[in-house]
Amino acid sequence: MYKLVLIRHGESTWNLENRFTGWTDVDLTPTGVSQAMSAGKLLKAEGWDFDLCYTSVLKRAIHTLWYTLDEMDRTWLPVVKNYRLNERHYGGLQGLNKIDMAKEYGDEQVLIWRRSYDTPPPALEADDPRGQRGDRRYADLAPEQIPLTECLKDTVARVVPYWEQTIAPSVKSGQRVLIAAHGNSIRALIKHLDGISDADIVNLNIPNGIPLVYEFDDNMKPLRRYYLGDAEAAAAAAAAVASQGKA
Ligand SMILES: O=C(O)[C@@H](CO)OP(=O)(O)O
Repeated sequence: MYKLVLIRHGESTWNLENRFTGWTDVDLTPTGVSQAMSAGKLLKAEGWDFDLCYTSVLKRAIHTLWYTLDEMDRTWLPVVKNYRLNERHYGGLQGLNKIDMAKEYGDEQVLIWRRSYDTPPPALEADDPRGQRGDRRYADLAPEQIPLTECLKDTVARVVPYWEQTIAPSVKSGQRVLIAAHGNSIRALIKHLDGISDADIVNLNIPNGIPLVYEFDDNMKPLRRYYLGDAEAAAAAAAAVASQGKA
């Protein structure tokens, strides 16, 4: 049997301000730092250890990984950063307040933008300063690989090849892998791994800073997934994420 641990970053400054974030590179809040440290303490207390870590190129995930690993005395572990684990690009919603948008467009529309499988938010203009096309960290990508918006389907299309070609082979080779990523890049991976339907994925929300364990059989078929620690607290935190877009 193989195991994998996923963790969504701790609370970010824009989570606290309830703003759509996407590829905007915002930092953790003090609460986010302490969530990441708690995750590391929990992993250590339960005897988890890792050989290799993956994260996005966004600092809220990178710093979450740092603080988690620091609690485990494992900051020396190799860390591979790749944009394919970035949050879903939120297009023209990036920077806007979720409740303001729900008041203006209604809860139903905001739910579609946040959680539907194939309806993207309005796209950014290519030269919008909120976009990433001039950002040096993406210099190796063709402009069309740097999104102006994404629906979850688009995120699945960039996350799953990275899972299949890079992460899954490392898990299968026996490496103990920790991934620090984002609500919607993790939803994309879970949708793929667990074969969740386009309709049901709307109801899946990922809480900040709680380690999520996957177990796989010898052929990397997922057997089960569960949050470490208090299951009720994880469910309540996921429900709170779901409510962030309601007026
Ligand atoms: O704003 C975002 O980038 C994401 C995660 O914080 O938000 P949501 O939960 O609305 O998809």
